[in-house]
Amino acid sequence: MVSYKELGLVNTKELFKKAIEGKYAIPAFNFNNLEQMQAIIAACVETKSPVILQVSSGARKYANQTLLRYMAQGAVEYAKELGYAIPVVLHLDHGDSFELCKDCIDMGFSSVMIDGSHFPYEENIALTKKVVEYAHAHDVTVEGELGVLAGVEDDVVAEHHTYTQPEEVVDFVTRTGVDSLAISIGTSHGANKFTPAQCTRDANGVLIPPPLRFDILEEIEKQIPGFPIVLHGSSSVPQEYVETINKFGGALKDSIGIPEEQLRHAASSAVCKINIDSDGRLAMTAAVREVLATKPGEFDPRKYLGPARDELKKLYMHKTVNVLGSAGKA
Ligand SMILES: O=C(CO)COP(=O)(O)O
Ligand SMILES: O=C[C@H](O)COP(=O)(O)O
Ligand SMILES: [Zn+2]
Ligand SMILES: [Zn+2]
Repeated sequence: MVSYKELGLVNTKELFKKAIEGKYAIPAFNFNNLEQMQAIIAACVETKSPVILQVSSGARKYANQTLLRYMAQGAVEYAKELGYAIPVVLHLDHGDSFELCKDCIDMGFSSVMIDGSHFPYEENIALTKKVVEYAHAHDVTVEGELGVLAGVEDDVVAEHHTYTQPEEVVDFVTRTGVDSLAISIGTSHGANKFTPAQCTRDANGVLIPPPLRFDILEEIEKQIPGFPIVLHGSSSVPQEYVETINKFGGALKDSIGIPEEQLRHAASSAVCKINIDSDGRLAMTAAVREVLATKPGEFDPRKYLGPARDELKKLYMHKTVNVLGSAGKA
């Protein structure tokens, strides 16, 4: 049993309070390997942004939970070495059981998500409450979820969005005691958030997806004023990455994300954590494909993972400075 405090990590409490007051959102970036972690920390140090390092169940399986935990501990030191001690949260993304959340808390995570949104309402409440009781005894913060995002999530496929029902949120947050609430207002995971048929085209033929349901967000904010809201599935799917990937041998189709303007709007509301993973995957894949295609003689992983890391850092700096508004808040 190790407390996150011994590792130099922080929970989300203060960060969310300041983010709501200051009308910005904290970036929650997923990491699975060294290069991703380096890019996240380098970008957030350079732009002086607080950061949430997210670990999914898939990441734990891929990279080993212990290694990831030590990497997060190393990230705190790495930031200082780069010249600025930013607040770092180590967060479990989409925890699906009490045992998994407990495991993470016991090994030094400072924040966990328990995603009971796929269960019937009362089961979601009971599971979330159980995690909150254990987490709060260790000063760890908890994110719960109401509403289901369309698409694949936690190995469950939902054909349609089930939007969060504003009339449920007061009951859910008071009975569970969660510190933040993930909601469903039209975002989804992955790089194919909308089909072209759901979009309109602007004068240049660029596909414009339907807007997020900000009316639902506003209704939720009225019900629980000042309560921290989380947006999953918030990648924007930059078309330049999709084009580079496809130019150098990829076959991504109908890749459409959430326009940045809408994320800026969300960040200025009670949304104080914005989850981004797919954009980072696209940035790395574009860079790796370009190197492998244009320099066929290269076989040193540093020669393609290095440029991938550089591109990722650039992307994350853009997010903190131009989209989430978290730059300068650390
Ligand atoms: O919500 C996410 C992680 O929990 C990531 O969402 P994206 O797939 O839109 O990056
Ligand atoms: O919520 C999904 C995140 O992007 C993590 O994805 P993953 O489960 O493939 O690691
Ligand atoms: Zn969910
Ligand atoms: Zn998610």
